[in-house]
Order: sequence, then structure tokens, then C-alpha cells
Amino acid sequence: MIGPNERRGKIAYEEAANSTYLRTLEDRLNQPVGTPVPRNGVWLKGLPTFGTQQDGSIHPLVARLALRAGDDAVPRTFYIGPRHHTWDDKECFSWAAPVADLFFRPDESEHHLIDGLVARRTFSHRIQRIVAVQDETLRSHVGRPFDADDLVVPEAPRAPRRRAAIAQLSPSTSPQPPAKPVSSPVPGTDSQEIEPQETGATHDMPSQVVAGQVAEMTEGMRSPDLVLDRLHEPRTNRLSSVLTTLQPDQHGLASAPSDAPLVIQGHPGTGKTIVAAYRAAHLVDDERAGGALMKVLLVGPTDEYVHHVSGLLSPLVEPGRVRVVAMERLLLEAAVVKGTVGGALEGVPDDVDAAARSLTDLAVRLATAHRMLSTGKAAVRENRKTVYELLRANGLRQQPLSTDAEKISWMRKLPAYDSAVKQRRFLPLLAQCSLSIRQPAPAERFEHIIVDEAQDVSPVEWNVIDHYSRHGHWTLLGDMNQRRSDSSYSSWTQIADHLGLGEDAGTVRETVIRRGYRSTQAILRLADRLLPRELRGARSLQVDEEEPAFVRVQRHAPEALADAAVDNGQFLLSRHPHGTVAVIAMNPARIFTALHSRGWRRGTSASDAVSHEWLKGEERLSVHVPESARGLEFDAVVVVEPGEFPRNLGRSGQLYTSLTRANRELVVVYQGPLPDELRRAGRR
Ligand SMILES: Nc1ncnc2c1ncn2[C@@H]1O[C@H](COP(=O)(O)OP(=O)(O)OP(=O)(O)O)[C@@H](O)[C@H]1O
Repeated sequence: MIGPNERRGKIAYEEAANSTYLRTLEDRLNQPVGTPVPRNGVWLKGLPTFGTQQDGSIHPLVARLALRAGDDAVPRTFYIGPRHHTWDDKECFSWAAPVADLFFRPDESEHHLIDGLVARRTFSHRIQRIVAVQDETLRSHVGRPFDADDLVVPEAPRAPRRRAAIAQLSPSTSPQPPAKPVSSPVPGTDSQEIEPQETGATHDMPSQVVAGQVAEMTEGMRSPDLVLDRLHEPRTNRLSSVLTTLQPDQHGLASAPSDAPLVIQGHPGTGKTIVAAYRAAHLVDDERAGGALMKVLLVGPTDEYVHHVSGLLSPLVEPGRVRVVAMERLLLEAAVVKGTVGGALEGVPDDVDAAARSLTDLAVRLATAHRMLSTGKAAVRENRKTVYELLRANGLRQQPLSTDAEKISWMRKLPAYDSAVKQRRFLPLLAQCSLSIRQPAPAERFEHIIVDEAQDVSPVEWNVIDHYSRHGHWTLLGDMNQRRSDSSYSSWTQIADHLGLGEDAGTVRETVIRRGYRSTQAILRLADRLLPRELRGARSLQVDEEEPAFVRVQRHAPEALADAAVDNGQFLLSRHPHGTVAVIAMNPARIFTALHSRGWRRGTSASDAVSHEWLKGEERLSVHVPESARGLEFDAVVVVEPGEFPRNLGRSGQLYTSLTRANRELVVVYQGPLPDELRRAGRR
């Protein structure tokens, strides 16, 4: 056991090293490109990076490893961090360098130094500062491996115990009074009867079952207690780094070779976005085995998602190396359409969709042969219209694009250009028309493309993204159970076949990740009811659970439902004052009215997208439709009127996604009938 003084000494030493690392690295990165970087004392292979100006702050040091090399009596130590750097007599290697496997995946590492690994020290951070260290001795050794360097801190002010420090950072995890969702009295009206109110009730699971599940879930994990601490911290609207607690399987997926297709399926909250973001960062890291890629594209579902992952990427990646873009923005750019396009992406799967690319290519060839296309920038819109209308008309009378009845019928059903250009549903096809006219130049393409929430990408959209691929190297991540509409493929095999992944059709196997990080087991158990029996079984690390609450609004006035939703949102905010709370509803307009009438105002968004945040004094509440909540997470969520959420192919993908956005607490507010699958839970 080490005393508080000794612990503070270790932290002080490591924080001093960290602050010098950050300062000297930043100085180095700010030097003009090409300035030689001196290296000294190199005893492990690592390549210096010639950086440019960093976008945002640099990631702090992640860990320190102690190695006994040869006959050395005293272990030598080095750091793992965002980039290679040497300062004073110290050296840090990139988290993506092969030697970092000693920290992230010691059990699988084939690194020649693995046998000398004596101990590892993992850091916890508060923004860029190291605030705690956790030491693990991996091999017995004379003396303590890091001791020689630890500072002695003589002064002993009252030392907060580690748990207490975490509770301070995370008020929502400190003991709370028993909670009840609020009964939502509507000002000036009768108060409503609410039933039942069960937040605070814990599921009666035998302790051996819980212990068994925890053991199963934590098998093969590194520092599971640190991970749980992190999961209990309040969420923000950006993902924060989990590099210190990145798990062996996650690191393995992030660092898999670039040229083999990777398809990852996982229940909600199993860390797919974490893997997607770290994979992007890993692929462009100059120290990775096999060399860095110059440019990687990460496609996500929404602008909010782009913001969400940027918190994780910007401290690790040089500007310009990873482009994160929302699907719709990519389509708008490709189509050369300004602003946004309204409407939902409804529609039914159509076998012809995947053939849209070859049909538009044919239309462009026809238009070119007949000199129907103009040159110059100003002609972009006209040319797109010409190609689209040729498609709609199945080419020219004497030269049809196709004689296939299915394709002809598909083309005939297309609306006139002026109508199509206003509908989100036809945006992918317009993008395809523009791309058939002008292919992206090699410099506009990416060496590897990662698509997150891939279950929601339609066949025409896959074709559009494919235009940006340089080598046909892909990583696809998603959850087929969260499909939001019928317009996308319903299996990974179909997507892999479409993109031509693997040597033969059906040869690409998906990797299934099963360890749930977000959403307590109680929330997952509720959401599981929406899945067919054979697909159930989502498991969470968070078993310290409270059952989701069901609040039935008995007054029939539509505003009563909205009032109850806002009241419960505010109630959850009071329980998570430093965290995030969202209301997710199919019809948010009535929620907006309720918020307005209580003095909330809409926030402004950094991008030109609509802001989903509402503000009142210091308080913030997000209001989403299921579509915009995709890929996001909050400490607590109110789901409004589940019976209104659409079903697709007999599934409740949008409701399933919405219920699983909550990390810690979920309240379901309803007035109309509940979907059959939730009825029993609502009666509890
Ligand atoms: N190794 C880890 N250490 C700490 N937290 C982690 C780790 N891996 C994932 N998490 C946390 O788990 C949460 C869920 O992760 P993520 O968003 O990547 O899941 P997902 O599978 O993409 O979810 P969904 O499909 O529901 O959008 C995030 O808060 C993330 O920070």
C-alpha cells in the first residue's frame, strides 16, 4: 500500500513530465515544416513527426512503461502519448507505434521487448493535466520500477481519496436522494395523474448473476475499474478521449491493416464510434507499422455526430489528414447543391437503386455524344438537370438507356427535376448525376474510407461515397437493429457485395463487438424487447442499474404530453447538473412550444444546421428527433410517445436507437398506447 504523500509525489512527477512534453512538443510542431527535429537517446524505433499548426490542444501523455532491457539492473522507462517526442532525458512514443502494443495489447504483442516489460502506469486526466496514476506490476522486479523518478512531496495538505475526487468531478454519481419522475403539473390546469413512477427502483437481480455478468464482460479488459469510473462521469456534447482506457480488442480493430475490409457490427453503445475515430487517427499516424496514409474519410450520420467525434480526433490528428463529414453534407457537396434539402429519406428498397450509377453514367455518355452538356462552372446546375431528365426519360427515343422493364419503371417513377431537387430522398441520385459528369480528381479521393452508422446508408449513397475511394479500402461500422428506414440494405452481406469487398460474394465476415459501455443493463434490457428474440442479449458493463421510468400522462390535451416531457427533462437535469439531457420525440414542435412558454430559448449552432440545444440560464436541454440523435449520447433521456415512432420492415429501429441514447437514466413519457413490446414494462 502506498500512502497519500507517495501518491501525490507520483502524480506531481508525471504531471511535470506531461506539461514539459506538451510545451516542447507544441514548440516543435509550430516550427516551419521541414525543420529537422533532433533526436537523442533513441533506443526504440520511432519516427519523428513534422507537424504543422495543431487544431486545438494536444492530447496529454497516456501512460508510462518500465522495461528491463538486457542486464540492466534498473528498468528503463518511456511514455506513450499522441506523438513521438524526446525532451530532457525522456522519450514518448506514439500510441500508434508498434511499441505501444506493450501498453494496449500486451497479451497479444509480438514486440521483441515484450519479455522485458516490468510495469505499466496508466494516467487519468482532467483536460490536459494528469490527476491520477494507476500502477500495475507485470513481473516481479527488485525495487519499484518507477520509484527512482517519483517526486517527494513533503507538504501534506488533506489528501482527497481517489473515490472522493471522482465524485467531485462527477456529481451525478454521488449518492442521490431517491428519485421520482415528476408529475408535471401544467400551470393553470388540473394536475395530472401519473402512473407508475419507478425511477430509483433497482432490478432484483441475484448478486451471483450480477457478479457472473461482470466477470464475463470484463474478461480480457485492461483497467476495468478505470473504465467504469469514466463511464460514470457526466457526458458532454463531444466524445472525450478514452485512449488511456482503450481496450485490447478496440486497439486491435483500430490498428488492423488498411487494405483488408473491416466490417463491425455491435449493439448500441458497444464502442463502434470510438473504434471508428481511433481507426481514422491510427491510419494517418506517421509511426504506425506499414506507414501512414495521407488522407482518410470518416462518414457519419449528421453534423452533430461530426462535432461529437471531433473532440476525440483533434488532439491526435494533424489538420487535413482525417476528414469527418456527415452523409448529407457529402451528398450536398457532391451534388453541388447549396443549403439543405427538406424531407425524410423514406422509400422502399429497390433492386434498381444500386444500378443508378451505371444508368447515370450511360446518360452522361449519351448527353456528351449529343453535345447536350455545356462547359464552365456556371453550367454545373444545367448539366445536372440535363442528365437527370435524360435518366427520367430513359434516354432518347432512338437510344434508350435500358430495355429492362424494371429499370424503365424505376426511371419513369422519378419526379421532375424541379421537384426532385427539393427532396432529401432524391439528393443521392442528384449527387450521382453530378459525379457521373465529373469524377473527383485523384487528389480529392481518400486512401481509406470509414463509414459509421453504415446500416443507414442507401445503395445510391454507397455509390456516391465509393467515388471518393482511391483503393477500395473500407471500414464499415453499424448496427443492423438500428436501421431507420427500409431504403438501406438489411444485411452486411448485401453491403459487402455492393462494394465488392472480399474476393467472392459473401466472403467478408463481420466482427461482432459485444461489450456494452453506454446505457445501463436496465436500459438495454428494455430496448432489447424491441428486437426479435434471436438478436437480443445486449450486455453492459454498467450493471449498477436503475429501471427506466414510465410516466403515463392521463390528460388528453396534446400540450399535457409536451409539458410532462419538459418537466421530466428538467427533473433529469437536476439529477445530472453537469451532464447532458435530451428529449427525443417524433413531433418536437409541441415540445418547442412548451419550452418557449417556460422561458427556454433555442441555442445557436456553430454550423448552419439547426441547433438542437435549448437554453435557460445555465441549463441546457437538447431536443431531438430520432434521426438527429443517431450516434449521440446523453446522461439521461426522455423518450416521448413511443407509439408514434415508425416501424420499418416490422422493426422499431428509430425507437430502439432513441431508447439507447441514455448513458445512465431513461424516462418514457406517453399518452397514447405503448407499442406492444413495451406494454409490460410500462405496467411495472
Ligand atoms: N475503452 C473505453 N473506455 C471508456 N469509455 C469507453 C470505451 N469505449 C467506449 N467508451 C464509451 O462508451 C460510450 C459509447 O461508445 P460509442 O459511442 O463508440 O458506441 P457506439 O457503438 O458507436 O454506439 P451507438 O451505435 O449506439 O451510437 C462512449 O461514451 C464512449 O466514450
